[in-house]
Amino acid sequence: MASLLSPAAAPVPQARQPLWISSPRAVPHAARLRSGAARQPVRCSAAPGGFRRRNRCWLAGDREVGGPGFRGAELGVPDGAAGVLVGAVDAYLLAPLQLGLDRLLGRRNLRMSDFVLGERLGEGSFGVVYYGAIVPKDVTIEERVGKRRTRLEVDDRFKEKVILKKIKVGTKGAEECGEFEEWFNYRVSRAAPESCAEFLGSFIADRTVSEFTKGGKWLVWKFEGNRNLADYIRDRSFPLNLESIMFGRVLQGTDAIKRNALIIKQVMRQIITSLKKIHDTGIVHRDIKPANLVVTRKGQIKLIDFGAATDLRIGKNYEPDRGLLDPDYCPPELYVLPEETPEPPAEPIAAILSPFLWQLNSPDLFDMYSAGIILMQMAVPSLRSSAGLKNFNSELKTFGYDLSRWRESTRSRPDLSILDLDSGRGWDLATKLISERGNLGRGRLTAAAALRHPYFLLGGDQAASILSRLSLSR
Ligand SMILES: Nc1ncnc2c1ncn2[C@@H]1O[C@H](COP(=O)(O)OP(=O)(O)OP(=O)(O)O)[C@@H](O)[C@H]1O
Repeated sequence: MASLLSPAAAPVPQARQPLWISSPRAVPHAARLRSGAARQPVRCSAAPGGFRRRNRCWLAGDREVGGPGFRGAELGVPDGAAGVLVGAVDAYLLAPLQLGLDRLLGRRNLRMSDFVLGERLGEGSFGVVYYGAIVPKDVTIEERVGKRRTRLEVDDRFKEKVILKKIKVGTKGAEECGEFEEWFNYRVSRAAPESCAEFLGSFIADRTVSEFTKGGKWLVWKFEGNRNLADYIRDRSFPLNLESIMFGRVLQGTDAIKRNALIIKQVMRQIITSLKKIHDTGIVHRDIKPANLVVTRKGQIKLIDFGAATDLRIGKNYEPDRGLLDPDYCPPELYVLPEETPEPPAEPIAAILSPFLWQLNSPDLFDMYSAGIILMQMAVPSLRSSAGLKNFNSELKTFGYDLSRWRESTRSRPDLSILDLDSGRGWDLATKLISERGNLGRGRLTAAAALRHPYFLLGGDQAASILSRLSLSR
């Protein structure tokens, strides 16, 4: 146990499956990503073995990150630790209970013939995502599977819209990734149902027809909204294109920059609130980015794509050398836990020890860095394009992930006026999310501490949101 809790003293692990920690073989990939060589989301595969250099990245940058209006002691305080223990109750008690109940109510008995496919929305490394619908009971079987309906949106027989993800057949690692994604979706549907897209379950295709391959696995979610945050950010009218769904007409009359700032604050509040909920139960998403945040018709922001997530209570999916890392949003340390942490013991023991590991390493700060990048991207117009963001990231790396140094020295003349409002509270928050890990791997705000930051304390966005709901209910 001593070696488990003391990363420095821990032996370098051999690559075995599953790993609770990253394998030393992953370091060349870490170096490659840090050097900016990887420009696309990368699934790191193992490099030739024997590479034993310690990745000290998580210990680097022991700077004082405190700033005006904020208590330094709150930086990196591991609020999630108690919740991680509660998470163990979920895994060993609630999960089997849910399984039993779902089976009793027939909720997990999805079949291929329950759905009709619409257009293809995207393709990741391991899955292809389609728009689809639940086939009502009164629709004849011939009209169901095999018929691809590209105009589902306008066909009013299909009211219950869904998202279907086909797990690729024959792609190495795809099946395993699909299993993890399913596991995490059940898990978050218990831990933080309102923060994530509603998961309906999975089915195995029972024949080969159209997009279906016999034996292939499909995951199904409720369709939560037409656009994700990346779609909104790409639009020239951002953030005003979110104003009506978030606040109705309430903000009209307020000056333009304040309107923009309130919308961005509301988006950030929702993202960080959802992160707090999943972190409280031991889950780190590891792929927080605008494309993985769906905006619902009611202006709620829901997390999707738990394919790269990890649950530190039991080491679930903790194989960082194969982790999906988007270089535009992932933090400099790249991996959730330092590489010296040994592999997990048996599940129940890991669950008991995980609060200590959480205390030591604050792995949740991985997601908080990504949240900081999203804040910068939303608030600074020149960072909304993919080229602008890449340039920002490469400058940031040059300045040692120190946002203040970036501000002093960047040649890009960014417009930081939204962040500078209210005595620079937004800017102060950004500097406390985007940084290297400090002493003992801390040095960034946890989700709970971020929500207590003065940026969120002036709750103009909340007041506007309440007013908007009141005026709608009249
Ligand atoms: N529940 C949902 N409601 C509405 N839209 C969704 C939902 N789930 C996914 N989408 C849309 O589909 C897109 C792709 O989804 P997702 O990110 O899960 O798959 P992917 O990244 O292509 O696959 P992979 O898991 O292999 O990375 C999202 O960016 C989003 O726009």
